[in-house]
Order: sequence, then structure tokens, then C-alpha cells
Amino acid sequence: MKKTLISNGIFISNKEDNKSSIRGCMVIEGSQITYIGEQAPESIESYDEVIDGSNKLYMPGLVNTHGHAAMSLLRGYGDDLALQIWLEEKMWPMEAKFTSQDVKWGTRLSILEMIKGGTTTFVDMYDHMNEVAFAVEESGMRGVLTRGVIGLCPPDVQTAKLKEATEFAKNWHGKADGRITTMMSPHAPYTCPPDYIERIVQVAHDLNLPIHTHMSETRREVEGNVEQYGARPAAHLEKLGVFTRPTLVAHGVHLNDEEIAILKQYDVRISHNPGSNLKLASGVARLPELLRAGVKMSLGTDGAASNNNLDMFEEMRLAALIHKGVSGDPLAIPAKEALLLGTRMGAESIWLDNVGSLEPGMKADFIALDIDQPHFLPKTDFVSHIVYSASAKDVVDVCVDGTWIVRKGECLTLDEEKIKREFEICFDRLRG
Ligand SMILES: CSC[C@H]1O[C@@H](n2cnc3c(O)ncnc32)[C@H](O)[C@@H]1O
Ligand SMILES: [Zn+2]
Repeated sequence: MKKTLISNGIFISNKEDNKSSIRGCMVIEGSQITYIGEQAPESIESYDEVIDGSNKLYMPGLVNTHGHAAMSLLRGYGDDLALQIWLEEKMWPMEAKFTSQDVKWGTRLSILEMIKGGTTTFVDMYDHMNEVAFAVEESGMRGVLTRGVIGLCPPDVQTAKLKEATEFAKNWHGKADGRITTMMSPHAPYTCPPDYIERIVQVAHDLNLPIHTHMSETRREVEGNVEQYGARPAAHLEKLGVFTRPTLVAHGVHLNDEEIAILKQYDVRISHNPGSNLKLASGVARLPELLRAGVKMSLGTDGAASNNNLDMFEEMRLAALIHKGVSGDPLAIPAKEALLLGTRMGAESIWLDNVGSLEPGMKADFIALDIDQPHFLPKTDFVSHIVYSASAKDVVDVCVDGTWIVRKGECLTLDEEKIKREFEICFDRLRG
């Protein structure tokens, strides 16, 4: 088993009882971290590889808990619209033209953007998901994948989509050396009739899988749900049995206290997507209150058509900043909490208990930032610098499951030039 020593680095471990950063060493054996501390545990000769970590900051890989990778093809299309019009008049008509090739190259472009920017795990809800799984397998990244189903269609089409989602979830769970896990996904309460949601929940039970859905993203959605079903979305999904499965909801912007209590009761996790919620004018989620209530929170970018990049550093900064602005409390989301939301809490939100911090026994999913740059001085509080000053462009090395997938800013697993060429071909066909 390959044994690597990284020495002379600065490490942000995220360990519960740890000081925020240490100057020292980390040892990786196979896919795992086996040591982190100030001094190397063994002499240099006992390692297969020794890396000089001077001028680098090592931290856990970022975890993006909600997105639609292939939507990179729709970046900049339908800007400055609110959700429902954006979906109905822009996204869905274009997505109806997507082939598996479009999803293949759109997803690969997003994976490139994500890994080069320090994201080591992502959640993806889309169609043509075999292509997403192949891309995850090849890239070396970690993915929690799900075929999202929209039930606004005839019963036979609903059944076909559910069958496809079920087959995908069954076939890919635990694949790519365990780097892929799967979920079942009714797209949203406003796009899936109640009986369809119940059928999806039944499949999740049968396959012992979690559920991922969009929920309470806009005020209009909440009002529509009350009008149509006599209940707000959280109570509606509770009634349909969704929360009897481990559940991750995206957005959760418009939640009242009663709904927060329901989500806490069922240990439902929420992916907070501040960039997308601002751009689509959906609102600002009650992140500080949700955290105080004990709801497990994390961060997501959503797709590149509503963000418009996949830079998780931006989401951490937005989370830290907008809640200060909205509440008037500078401590609403401190830097340390924003960092945890983008890393360890992200991993916990998607039931990955062995990534998100740098400690012995954890998977070697970590990134290195080049801190020999003006915006990382003075060398005082690196947690602050990560959240308030860093960006995806600072990432130089990325390791997932003990394998380097980015070195010196270059992706080692995917052919960047080919992906860009093929992406442009897909784009020209779709939008030319
Ligand atoms: C059924 S595949 C996923 C589906 O979700 C759409 N989508 C992208 N962003 C959002 C969002 O913020 N809210 C709701 N739905 C969204 C995407 O266009 C796909 O159709
Ligand atoms: Zn989404």
C-alpha cells in the first residue's frame, strides 16, 4: 500500500477538539489518512512519496450537496428571471432537447470546474444519469447521484421514469470503489403528484436509500402547495411518508417555526444554496435559526444556470456574509461555521461519515491551496482567509480516496481540452 508524507504544510483539520490550524505533517496510506501532527511519525525513508507542503494550505475537500452538473450547458441562459418562469420558459424547453451526449459533456465540464476548484464530493440530480456515473468513475471524484423525476406527465411516462430512476439507483450504489452512492428523487412537491411521491418513497424503502428533493424554495411554491393540498410543503411531504426515509432537501428558504420543528424531528437535512436563491430572487433561508434548532445544514451551488459557477468558496462566503446582513448580527454565521458547512457538515448531510475532516481513519479527500499569494497575507487566521478571501482559483492539488486527481492545477484524470471541445459541439447544437 502506497505511503505518502506531506511535510511543512499548514493543515486545517476540522477536528472537533483541534486548534483551527497546525503547521506540520500528514500521512496517507492507501485511501486513508493515518496521521496528522506537528512531527513526521517515521523517518523519511519509510515513505514511498514525500511532498514538500511549504506555502500550501491543506484542508478537507469541499462538499457540494446540491446541483445539476449538466446545466453548465445552460450557463448564462435565462439570467435574471424568477424560478417558475426560469424553469417553465427557459430550462425545461432546453432540457427537453438534451441527449445523453449533452449530459455526458455538460457534466464533465462541471466536474472539471468542481475538482479544479476544490470540490471533492458532489450531489447530482438529473436525467441520463449513467453518463454522470461514468464521469464520476473516470474523474476519481466522489458523487451522490440520483435520477430526478418530474411527474407532470401521463401515468405510463411516470412509471417509465420511476423504473429508470430505480434501476440507476440499484445499479450504481456503492460503485467506483464506493465513491458513488445513490438516492431517489421526486423533483419537488409542485412537480410530483402525491401518489407518485408515495411510489418513489416505497422504492427508497425497498432499496434502503435516502430521498433528495427540492422543497420550499419560493414563497409562490409554499402558497401553491397550501392552495392545492391544504398544507405547507414540509407537512405535505411528512404526510406522504417522505421523511420516513433519510432525506436531504434542497433550499428550504420559506420555512416557518412549525416546519423547522418537523424537519428537526425527522432529522431531515437541508442543502442551503445561497447563490442560487439570490440569483432567482427566491429569498434567504433561515440558516442561523435552522442551525440553532439543530437541523443538519450544508451548502450547495445548484446548477450553473442559476449561480452561475460551481465555486464552493463563494457559497461559504455568501453564507457567512448574507446572514450577517439580514440579521444585523456579525456572529450569525462565523467563518469557522461557514467552513464546516462547506466540508464536514456537508459530508454528514449526505451520510458520508468518513470524509469532511483530516484525521486518522478518515478518507484521504483533501485539497491544497497555494497560499504564496497576496490575499493570504498576513499569515494569521487561515480559516478567515479561506472563507473571506480565497476562491476556487487558489486550489492547486486535489486528492480523493488517496488518489491525486489534480496536481499543480492540472486535472490528471480527465482530458480538459477534449471536454471543452465536445462541450462546445453540444452547445452549438442546442443553442446555436
Ligand atoms: C429532474 S432533473 C432536475 C431538474 O431540476 C431543475 N432545477 C434546476 N435548478 C432548480 C431549482 O433551483 N429549483 C427547482 N428545479 C431546479 C432542472 O432544470 C431539472 O429540470
Ligand atoms: Zn436544484
